[in-house]
Amino acid sequence: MDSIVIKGGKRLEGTVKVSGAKNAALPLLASSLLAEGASTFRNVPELADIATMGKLLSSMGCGFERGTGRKSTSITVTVPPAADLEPIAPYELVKTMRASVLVLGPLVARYGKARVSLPGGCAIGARPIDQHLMGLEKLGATISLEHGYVQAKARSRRLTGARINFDVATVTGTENLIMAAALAKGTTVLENAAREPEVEDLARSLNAMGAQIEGAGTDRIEIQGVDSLQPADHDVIPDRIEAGTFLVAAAITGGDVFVEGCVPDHLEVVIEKLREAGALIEARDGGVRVRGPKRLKAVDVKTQPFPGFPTDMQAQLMVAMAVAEGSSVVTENVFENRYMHVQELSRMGANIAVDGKTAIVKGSARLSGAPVMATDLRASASLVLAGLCAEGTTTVQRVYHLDRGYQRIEKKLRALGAEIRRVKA
Ligand SMILES: CC(=O)N[C@H]1[C@@H](OP(=O)(O)OP(=O)(O)OC[C@H]2O[C@@H](n3ccc(=O)[nH]c3=O)[C@H](O)[C@@H]2O)O[C@H](CO)[C@@H](O)[C@@H]1O
Ligand SMILES: C=C(OP(=O)(O)O)C(=O)O
Repeated sequence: MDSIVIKGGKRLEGTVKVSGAKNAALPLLASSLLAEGASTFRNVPELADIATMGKLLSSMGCGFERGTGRKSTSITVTVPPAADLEPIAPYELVKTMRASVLVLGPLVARYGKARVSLPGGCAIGARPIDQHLMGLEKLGATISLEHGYVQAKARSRRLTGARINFDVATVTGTENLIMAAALAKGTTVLENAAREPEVEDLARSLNAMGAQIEGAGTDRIEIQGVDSLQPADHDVIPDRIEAGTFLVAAAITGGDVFVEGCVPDHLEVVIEKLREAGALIEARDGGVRVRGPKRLKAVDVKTQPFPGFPTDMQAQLMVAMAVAEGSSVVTENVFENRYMHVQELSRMGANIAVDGKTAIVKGSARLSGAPVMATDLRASASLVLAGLCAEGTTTVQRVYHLDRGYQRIEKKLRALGAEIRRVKA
């Protein structure tokens, strides 16, 4: 297994370009199942999760091709006629990527049935999909759970619009139901819907395919079902979590970095928190410039669904707090077990005490490099960040977690002046 080796203490400087958003690209690729023919998406990041979605769509009978040219960011998904598609998402693929569940909505809507492995829990929490299933049942699907699989079947030829009130605002749940409702008969209203920019991006692409979706980006989304959709042709939004990770990298190294492609509106609370901590942040044409102070100040953070502070940035912000002046309280409200980075950060000298959903972080003047490993994506990113500002050498193992969500992070950080390299296994 590859590892990343970092010699800490370098100030980051220069421009880094944000890749397309993993969490926008995954539902978009799944949405191609809603229309026969070739859908094209540009600005798709090169990530392990995208490759997994490719394997999943291919296993169902779709074509999945990256554009030619070394730097091509486009992917074309070619969806065969309904009779030639196998609406099954096998355990072997779903277990490597929970977002595979995003094929459920489109499959039931267009093919009338689906067999999708239950994703199960993962390192950060139980992550049930009860809200996805509740919504599909309301739209007229019969759901049964057999041998670890969700078996979904539309009761009539088409799903039927309904009013769906989510108990929790779920991102992939909202996306699954928007896609299912896009081809249902009549009107669907989603209440307490997720407001994340990735949901909006999906709705934008679906509307260009001929769907009638209003209100994406708010907690009430109204979908007027249509008979059929055209294939998609869409540019994926920039990855706000990758962008946020670079903002923190610059802030903790006293750096001066222009994060090209960072959309300030997608990161408002993260930018606010980093400013409160003493970083200078300016929105500029086409991105955001961040300058780190000599030492950051402690700030408290509570994760919330968008537009609140994203849970996917909690581990990275915690590193900033671990080296800040003063004590901060970090509260994780979205997932019940998202502090796996804490033990590893402690091995690097961080002073963090976790009690339930709260972590008290007492800032240390320095961290010290160590061999570390993490069991999830953002925890791994936080260890890379810690390595950037630690004294000595940090080796981050199990890099496959990072490769799920960061396109060549070591290359991008090296271009900013970090001493970082990948060691191939
Ligand atoms: C591929 C993708 O986009 N992943 C993101 C998506 O995950 P994902 O869509 O899986 O996360 P959700 O928004 O669904 O989860 C939010 C909360 O709702 C709970 N829940 C969710 C669904 C359900 O049916 N029942 C239920 O109880 C979850 O356990 C969690 O506590 O949003 C998360 C929250 O911003 C991010 O961390 C992930 O990076
Ligand atoms: C938790 C994440 O992803 P996923 O939902 O794919 O596990 C993430 O992107 O931080």
